[in-house]
Amino acid sequence: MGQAVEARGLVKRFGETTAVDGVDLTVASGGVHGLLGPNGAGKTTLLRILLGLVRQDAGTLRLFGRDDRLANQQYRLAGFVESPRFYPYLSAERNLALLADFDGGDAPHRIGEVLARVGLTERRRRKVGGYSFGMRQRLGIAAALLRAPDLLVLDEPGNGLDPAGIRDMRQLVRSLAADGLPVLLSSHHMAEVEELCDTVTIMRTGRVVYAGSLAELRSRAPDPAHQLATNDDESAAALAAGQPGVEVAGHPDGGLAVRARPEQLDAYVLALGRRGIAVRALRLESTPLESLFLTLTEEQSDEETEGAER
Ligand SMILES: Nc1ncnc2c1ncn2[C@@H]1O[C@H](COP(=O)(O)OP(=O)(O)OP(=O)(O)O)[C@@H](O)[C@H]1O
Repeated sequence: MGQAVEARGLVKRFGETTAVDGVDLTVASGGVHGLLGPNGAGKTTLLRILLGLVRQDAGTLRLFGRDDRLANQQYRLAGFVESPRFYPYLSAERNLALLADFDGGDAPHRIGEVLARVGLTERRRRKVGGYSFGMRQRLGIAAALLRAPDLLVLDEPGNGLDPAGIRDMRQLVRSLAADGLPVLLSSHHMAEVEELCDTVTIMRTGRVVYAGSLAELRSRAPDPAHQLATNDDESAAALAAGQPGVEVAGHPDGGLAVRARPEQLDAYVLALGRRGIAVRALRLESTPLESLFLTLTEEQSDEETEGAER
């Protein structure tokens, strides 16, 4: 299968800030690709470049194997950055009709279909001003689908949604991808990317620190981190020294920070009990992938960053 996106050496500067600093991005034309990074990593700017909303200062961009400008003219990519905007005093149907008239082609005939696709058929005649944030996000996806894109681009689609909204959004993304529409989405939650994506590009301060499959990322991940409180942390720390696969240090918030895989953690907890050391609290702080994400994206020297790059 060809690539949906092949970006090489993309650079975008805003005055003194280099928001995107030599980014390579490859997105396959199938599945869900996550663009992950903390706030300010440059994700939105990169998506804006892809959608043709801003022009890069340097670098090349090929969409579906073709020059970017030509591909954009054909609307092969559609989506939204930040929140989608609609006329609040018009219904969802009317908002989409305006967009469809603008886009032309067969878009006007597809309004009912795309509203059904995002689960808004019953509310299609209601004013968008009364919509919940989640419904507006879904209408944004409907607007993108009107263009029958070959790649759907979503900027932090889970942001600002309540748990039910997040669940609906994830289901929608999964079902669109299952129906053959590849999706590129940005997120700053490893858990979201882990649940939805097949491949991922991780960014930090405008640069790529990892690009590849989630499976490979998982194989590089450290053991999960926990916070442990006992009735005798000093003895608990001393006991850890003899436990295979258990790493213990002082936790900045009190108690102990413990890194271990589940089986090794079990053995350690049982050993604590045998020694008469009571466990008062044991809390999973970050999954292996979350730990790796933090390691990759936290402040570190350039030399270390180079080491993490592929
Ligand atoms: N139009 C702009 N003018 C000036 N600076 C900008 C502009 N757009 C982005 N930046 C800066 O570029 C950097 C990257 O921002 P960007 O919004 O792309 O990051 P992000 O990863 O999407 O973060 P967030 O999750 O906070 O949206 C930030 O330092 C931001 O302040």
